[in-house]
Amino acid sequence: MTYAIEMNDISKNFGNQTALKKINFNVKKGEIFGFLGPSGAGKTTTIKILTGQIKSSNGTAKILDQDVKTIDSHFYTRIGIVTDNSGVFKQLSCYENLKIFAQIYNIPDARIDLLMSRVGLIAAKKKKAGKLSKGMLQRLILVRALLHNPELLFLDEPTSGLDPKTMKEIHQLILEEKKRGMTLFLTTHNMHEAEILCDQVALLHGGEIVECNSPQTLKKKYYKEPKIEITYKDDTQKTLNLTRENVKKINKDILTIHSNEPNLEEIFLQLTGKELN
Ligand SMILES: Nc1ncnc2c1ncn2[C@@H]1O[C@H](COP(=O)(O)OP(=O)(O)OP(=O)(O)O)[C@@H](O)[C@H]1O
Repeated sequence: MTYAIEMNDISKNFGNQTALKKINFNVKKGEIFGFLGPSGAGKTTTIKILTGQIKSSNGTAKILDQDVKTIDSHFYTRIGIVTDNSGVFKQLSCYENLKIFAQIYNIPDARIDLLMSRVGLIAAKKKKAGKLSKGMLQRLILVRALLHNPELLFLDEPTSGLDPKTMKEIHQLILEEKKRGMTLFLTTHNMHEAEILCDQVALLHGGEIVECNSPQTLKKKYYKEPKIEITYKDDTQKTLNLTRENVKKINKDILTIHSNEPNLEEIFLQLTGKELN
């Protein structure tokens, strides 16, 4: 098996509304694939189709070589899903929440402790899930999805609304799981997140993929003549093309110079005319 995910011409209509139009992409085993788009672009619908929660209107899709239309309960032992906090028992402690899932999968208690320690949740072991902060709740949901060590993990906006420190820690965890061989599919509208985590990204707009490639390739493809921003000591600023002539003009009054490379955010804007947020 080369690919963990194969999407061929997948479309999805909700009544008259088309949520996805002929989506095609493959995700190699062991890579982190980012699905990027603004609200309503079709990210969650894609995850739902790929995890067998809803059926596509047209096209075929496979995860781990299995047609998504034939996914059964046994197959869920091979994948993990991190979506919203539904399914968390608010009156139960973090540990009790995890224990329920551990029992379903026959997972030893030691693994619960190990994962809780890894995500910095061990001190909150006895705390009721309903009393957790958003970041702590997200860690709990992540641990739950990782308990059975899935081959393929789906993360729907895993860091949305989290503070920068928690976000960084979750990024670290995602990269560690990739190192252990897991394939990860994540949706986000945070382009910076996609740039630092993903091997491949698909840019989704209005249910269509407008680009699909590695962040580096996209940056090269949409590379424009480099510009330099110059700030003078008197606080005035200038943006110039980075040419020999312009560099010659630069004199010792300059305080800082840095080049402007396009980021995924700008590429998305260039392609769709829309901002991500
Ligand atoms: N069950 C449903 N019934 C009708 N329309 C739906 C349903 N689920 C999704 N849609 C529509 O399909 C489109 C894509 O929705 P989806 O939730 O996949 O977007 P998204 O990219 O995940 O957005 P967000 O970032 O806000 O979660 C939206 O226009 C949405 O209103």
